Amino acid sequence: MTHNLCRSKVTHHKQYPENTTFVYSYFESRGGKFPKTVFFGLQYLIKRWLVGPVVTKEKIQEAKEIYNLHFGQDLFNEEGWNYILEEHDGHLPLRIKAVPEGTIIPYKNVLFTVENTDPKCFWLTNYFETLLVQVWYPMTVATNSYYQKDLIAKCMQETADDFSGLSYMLHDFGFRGSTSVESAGIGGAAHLVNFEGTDTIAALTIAKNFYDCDIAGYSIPAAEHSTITTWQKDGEVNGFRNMLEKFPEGIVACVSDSYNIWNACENLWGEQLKDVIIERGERNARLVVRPDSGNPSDVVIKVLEILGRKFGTSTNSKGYKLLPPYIRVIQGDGVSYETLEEIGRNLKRHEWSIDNVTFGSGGALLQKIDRDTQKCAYKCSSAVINGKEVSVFKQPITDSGKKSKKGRLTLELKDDQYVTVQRGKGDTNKDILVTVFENGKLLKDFTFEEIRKRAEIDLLKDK
Ligand SMILES: O=C1OCCC/C1=C\Nc1ccccc1
Repeated sequence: MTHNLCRSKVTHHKQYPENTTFVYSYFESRGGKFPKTVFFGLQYLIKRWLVGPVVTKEKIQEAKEIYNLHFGQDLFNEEGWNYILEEHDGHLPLRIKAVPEGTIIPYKNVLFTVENTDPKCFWLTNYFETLLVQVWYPMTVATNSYYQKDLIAKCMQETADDFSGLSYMLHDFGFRGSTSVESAGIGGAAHLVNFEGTDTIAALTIAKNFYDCDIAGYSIPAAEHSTITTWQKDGEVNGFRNMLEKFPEGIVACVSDSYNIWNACENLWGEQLKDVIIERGERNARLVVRPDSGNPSDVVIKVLEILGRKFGTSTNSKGYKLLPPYIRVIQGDGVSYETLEEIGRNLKRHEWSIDNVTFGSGGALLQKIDRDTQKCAYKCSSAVINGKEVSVFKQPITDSGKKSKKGRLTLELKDDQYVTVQRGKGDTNKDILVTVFENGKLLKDFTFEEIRKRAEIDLLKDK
């Protein structure tokens, strides 16, 4: 309970009407940057924080001490927590119903509901808002990553032979820019719902421990500035040559903008090391040149033009230029949903297939989002007071967009559209929400594999 160090929550048990025995709340995206949301990450929160006998004597004591110091008076609901410890053996008397992880849902639809299963624990439903709303982060990373996948797929549809490289087109560079190892793991796992390329190792642990996935992402040997610049400016070509010699097989990436990316492409890769690069091609080995500065869409084109002149190009089935298979480009600087759009347009304009390029994204992928990006909110919509169930809602005259839903909710499909039925008028047999948690037990354990399938982009949809 101490993870909800949010001041206000601790006193809420005193604020509900007398004889409140049931509080029912729901979570939704009210809209925002993207019209749909890829729902992901609730299972991590449930397994990490809610499953099992999470309420213990020690934790109650610790919380009581902290809150008494924090408020300077005894406001902590010790009786309420002791009740859970004694009556439920420390298990949380809550029911959580959620849309299956990986589902893609238009905004303003219910994504999960929370209700107390013991009438004495009405105050518990919204106690866990603070923790459960943190699902905004993995959900928004998964969504932002999904829309970049859709964007790249559209560009592949027009300029690439097929979609075979799609799952490696956007690589996670975001570990260092994350706020913590834990958030890097959570956000990194969310990106891997849509892709398979990552350098955020923490994500592999989350996918393995919370989503039953042995290995959720892959990477390749790649240089960084220090492993090139330690060869000194005049020795840059030696650093490049060393990369090719130390990694003779497979794919190797080499950051090439330490001094002069144009010179690196023209004279180092394009002349001094040209034969080694071509010879590697005979072993299906590949060099990936990484620019890392300048305006992304201009630099990508200029690097392709130089490498195209040096190594030649072919024309693919869509009529776009393609470098030989042994050399490609990765753009890992300044990549976001917005800049990808521009890079894609520029590639087409200069008749280059997007198959020549892969992308890396860091801050924009894991960090440049917040709870408002998709306007995530958790609101009470129903309660039982004096034995009578009543609808509950807010409808601020100062922002109609913040209006909340009423009564018990179901999520149903009507004519292939998701619809949230309110006021308990839904058909629980058609409810897409499934009970994932109840009284301390996880009832649904989604695997990464099925989540990836559910979140697949529709490759055939009008690209
Ligand atoms: O160049 C590359 O090729 C593909 C493999 C990854 C990679 C670079 N990784 C990276 C990670 C964190 C910050 C910057 C780069």
